[in-house]
Amino acid sequence: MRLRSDKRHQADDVPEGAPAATPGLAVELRGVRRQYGRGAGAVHALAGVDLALPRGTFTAVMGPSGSGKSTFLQCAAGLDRPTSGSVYLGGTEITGMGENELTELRRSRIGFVFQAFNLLPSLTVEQNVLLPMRLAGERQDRRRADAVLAQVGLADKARRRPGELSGGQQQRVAVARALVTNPDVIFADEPTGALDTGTAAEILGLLRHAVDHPPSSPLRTGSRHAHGATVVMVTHDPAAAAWADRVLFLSDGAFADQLEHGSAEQIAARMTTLSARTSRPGAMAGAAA
Ligand SMILES: Nc1ncnc2c1ncn2[C@@H]1O[C@H](COP(=O)(O)OP(=O)(O)OP(=O)(O)O)[C@@H](O)[C@H]1O
Repeated sequence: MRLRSDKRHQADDVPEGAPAATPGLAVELRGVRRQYGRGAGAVHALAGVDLALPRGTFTAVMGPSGSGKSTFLQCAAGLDRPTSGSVYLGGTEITGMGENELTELRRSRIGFVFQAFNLLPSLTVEQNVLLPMRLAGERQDRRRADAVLAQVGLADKARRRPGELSGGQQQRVAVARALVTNPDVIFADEPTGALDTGTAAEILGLLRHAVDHPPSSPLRTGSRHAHGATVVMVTHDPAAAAWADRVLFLSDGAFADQLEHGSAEQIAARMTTLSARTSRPGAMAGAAA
């Protein structure tokens, strides 16, 4: 738990003159740019993104192919470094952190759910769920692991290996693993991309439930646990995005539009409009800059 006691980046203890994180936000991006290459061939994958996501919210990010969704997720989750701008997670500025500190932060304060489940096949379901605690050097709390497994409906599968489970069940394990540390934010990258419609709805229902319901017996104190989970999900699927509170639409590396509590049909219509007016080459830089 070294990270939590390290106040260097905390909002309430920033050096004088340094910009502080906005209280109450799980994720904040300020002027985030990510450029690949230089000169005439440069690409502005993120062209100056500002974002403020309150704790306990479910946000979907959509956009045409090449609009910057993966780059956004990677920069917001500390997996990639912006060319410029600032990223704050749970009140902690992560831009400028060293690799070790970032790795520690990802393990203890971010949950990930990927399209391909990314479970370790040689570990049991329970051991997979305990993995973030193990990697973070924390006590492996089996009661907590069993509680989140029960939350995702897999109380009876704790001793199984991932290969013995269906795809939907494996993704439930991944959701349990993302929830187990009560992270500041869960980043989900096409979490239902490999699932059929019914199974996808079950997984999205679990994420929705985690957002709407604070942990009943939080093992850690602190205001961030008075809320349900915060989920940021990249998806191509309007039906998946419709589970979110808000859909943000990326176009040419910038947020171009948003929709609150939209239906799948409304979201699909917005995407069609966006795709029609998007021209990724417009993000080629040399041009603009
Ligand atoms: N490593 C890289 N080097 C150069 N250009 C890159 C790199 N990664 C991404 N890009 C470019 O940055 C832009 C945004 O890419 P990104 O992968 O973030 O888009 P995306 O919205 O996730 O696309 P998709 O939906 O097809 O996965 C694209 O023009 C892409 O070609």
